[in-house]
Amino acid sequence: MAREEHQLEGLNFEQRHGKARVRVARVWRDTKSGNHYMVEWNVSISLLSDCLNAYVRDDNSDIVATDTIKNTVYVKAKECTEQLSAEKFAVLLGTHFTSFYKQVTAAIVNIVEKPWERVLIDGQQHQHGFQLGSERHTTEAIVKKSGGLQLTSGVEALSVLKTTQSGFEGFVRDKYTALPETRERMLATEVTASWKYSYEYVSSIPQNPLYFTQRYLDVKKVLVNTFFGPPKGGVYSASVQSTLFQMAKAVINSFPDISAIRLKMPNIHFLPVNISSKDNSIVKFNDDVYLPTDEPHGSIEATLSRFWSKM
Ligand SMILES: O=c1[nH]c(=O)c2[nH]c(=O)[nH]c2[nH]1
Repeated sequence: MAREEHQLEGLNFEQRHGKARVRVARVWRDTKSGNHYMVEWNVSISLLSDCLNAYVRDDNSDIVATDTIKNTVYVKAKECTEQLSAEKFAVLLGTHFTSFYKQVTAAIVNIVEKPWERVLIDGQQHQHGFQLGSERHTTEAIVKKSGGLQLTSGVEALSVLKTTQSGFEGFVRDKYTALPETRERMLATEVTASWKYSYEYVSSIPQNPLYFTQRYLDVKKVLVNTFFGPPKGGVYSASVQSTLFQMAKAVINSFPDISAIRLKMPNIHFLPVNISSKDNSIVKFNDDVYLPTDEPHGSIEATLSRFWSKM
């Protein structure tokens, strides 16, 4: 992790500043085809810079104002005359701040992309109409003055559910255990994933401006396909843990430039409904009627990395 650490009167001091949640939308118009392309980004930037005097001497002469940081997002968006991925834009911003300001040693840029998707009207792609999807594309670029790079991408709020082919058996049973073993239950989760790319320098990332957009779509596809299995019959899940591991492994095996992946997969419970009065059963559960819940939920997370990589 990039750090700016100082010894102050025998104490350690670390600081950073920036602007969080800068919202920008960028539209690109292809005048030939009439098609419009757009993205909406929520950008957060932290600068690591030597501006200790602002903290201890009321001297702001080294501070890049957070208002300036915000303005820069719009200037750079304007300058991007061709479509590009959130990752490329994050790297571009990080490179700007670390090369334009001598006191800035590293920039941490986070972007969350809003899932605007081109609308289909009677199966035909609309030229300039978009509707909001569900899961969000995220990225973080940490750019050092040297051109060193740590690039991660991810997905948030990817909600998936299957109505069968899931069970949970053989777990610890003791005097606190009430959960029955089962080979038939619902499996629902909201996947949060982040994966690290192996590119270590700004200069070594692929040139194609939409490379990481395509990677995002491909990683999502591998995660979803592994979760569900084939359309006919699916695939059995012995636990959220087992499915999580298979999803992580499938991503690592499919993409040579991904060196690590972290997955968070809460187990969102659908409880069997059984209702009875004192005398008789009113609703008897037969793998049909469930009580959907969102809390409490099981919390299951893990990171899978190649030997030489850390998340
Ligand atoms: O897939 C599961 N993993 C668990 O760790 C767990 N714990 C639990 O109560 N149900 C489940 N299901």
